[in-house]
Amino acid sequence: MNPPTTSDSAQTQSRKADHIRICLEEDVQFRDTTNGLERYRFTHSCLPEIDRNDIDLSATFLGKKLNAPLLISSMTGGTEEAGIINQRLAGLAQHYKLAMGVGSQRVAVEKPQVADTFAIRKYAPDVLLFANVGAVQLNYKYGLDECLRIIDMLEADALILHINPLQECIQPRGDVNFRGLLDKINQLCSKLPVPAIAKEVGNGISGAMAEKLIAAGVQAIDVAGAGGTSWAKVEGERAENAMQRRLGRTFADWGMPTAECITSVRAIAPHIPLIASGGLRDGLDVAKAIALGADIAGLAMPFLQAAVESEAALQDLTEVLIAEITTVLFCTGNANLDQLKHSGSLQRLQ
Ligand SMILES: NC(=O)C1=CN([C@@H]2O[C@H](COP(=O)(O)OP(=O)(O)OC[C@H]3O[C@@H](n4cnc5c(N)ncnc54)[C@H](OP(=O)(O)O)[C@@H]3O)[C@@H](O)[C@H]2O)C=CC1
Ligand SMILES: Cc1cc2nc3c(=O)[nH]c(=O)nc-3n(C[C@H](O)[C@H](O)[C@H](O)COP(=O)(O)O)c2cc1C
Ligand SMILES: C=C(C)CCOP(=O)(O)OP(=O)(O)O
Ligand SMILES: [Mg+2]
Repeated sequence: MNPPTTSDSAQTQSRKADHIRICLEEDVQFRDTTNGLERYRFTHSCLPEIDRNDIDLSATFLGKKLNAPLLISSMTGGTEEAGIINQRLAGLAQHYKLAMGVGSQRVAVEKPQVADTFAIRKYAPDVLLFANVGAVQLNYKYGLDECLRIIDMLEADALILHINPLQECIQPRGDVNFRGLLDKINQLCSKLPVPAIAKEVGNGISGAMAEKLIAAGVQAIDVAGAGGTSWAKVEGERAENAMQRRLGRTFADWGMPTAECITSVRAIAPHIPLIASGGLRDGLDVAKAIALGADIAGLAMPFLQAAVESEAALQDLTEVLIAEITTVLFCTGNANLDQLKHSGSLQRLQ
């Protein structure tokens, strides 16, 4: 493949800086579309018959054990600030044995000097780590070689293929040729040395789409549904003309709520490793997502906000999430996540 031009790689790199800045400074959360979990409530157990101190939050995902069912969702890399954020997040993931993803590594393929901002394995030797690239890049000259480089960069346990058609529609000079991607994903998956995970970016994966992706060889799904960070709004904030700004506004609330994605993917694939994400903001959201059928739950924005504050803020956030999930298990009388999933404790409200 021809090396990208300097201006291509400079644009990609400055987009990475924009994404962090806009997420931290602007209101880019969905407004009217929620994650859908508010439509569910746990049945309270006034006699749990367990000791809260015996509750076990561990989960196994793609063969690796986590101490809590939490994923630090794919976010960043490619700038100096992003490298510091990744290092902090990786240290947190190692300390608590959480899973972690890095942001899209396209920037490091275009500009190899920034590869070390993604090289977090040294900070997180025991962690389930996910590499990341846009599936659409398979239509823009990327193939197995680039994916292998991306995986090697962090000695990743799996490769996330992010799928973001709406975001690319609004992004200035976005990559919008999504033709024939399923076939290319299929060919790639048959040659990859690690599992591929299909992930949206906040607009959701339906059961019908998950079925196609699984048939194409992806070994896990991250629904990344609507209700949290709106990438239409983020790109709207980066608009270079009235059309892009208008699209950002019109589609600010577009997508399938995370709760609907989880139930519809679980209905067609009872055993696929399943990540819930998109608008999960506390441990109660996480516990509901797991009771609905997810194996682990990912949060992006809350970890970003804490990461730019301090390592202590990251630890505080994680301690709170763990305490909230533990409290749900205790007050529903479940000693571990497997019991929670099969307890029938979660009720859909009318
Ligand atoms: N759909 C969206 O996401 C929009 C977001 N914005 C953002 O709001 C900020 C201020 O906007 P400005 O144009 O100065 O004037 P206003 O804040 O007065 O908003 C103008 C229009 O946008 C709607 N709006 C404002 N905030 C949001 C939001 N968070 N989500 C969805 N719709 C919203 C308002 O609807 P209501 O009166 O019902 O609150 C109103 O109709 C900017 O950052 C802008 O990008 C602006 C317009 C639309
Ligand atoms: C600053 C930032 C950068 C992101 N970059 C990526 C990315 O490169 N690749 C990706 O798959 N998702 C990326 N995401 C999307 C998140 O992984 C997640 O799917 C989305 O933000 C919804 O989750 P949330 O509501 O918890 O933020 C990014 C999110 C943030 C906040
Ligand atoms: C930020 C999110 C949610 C996904 C990736 O966005 P980009 O479109 O900027 O990623 P690359 O093209 O650099 O892979
Ligand atoms: Mg892209």
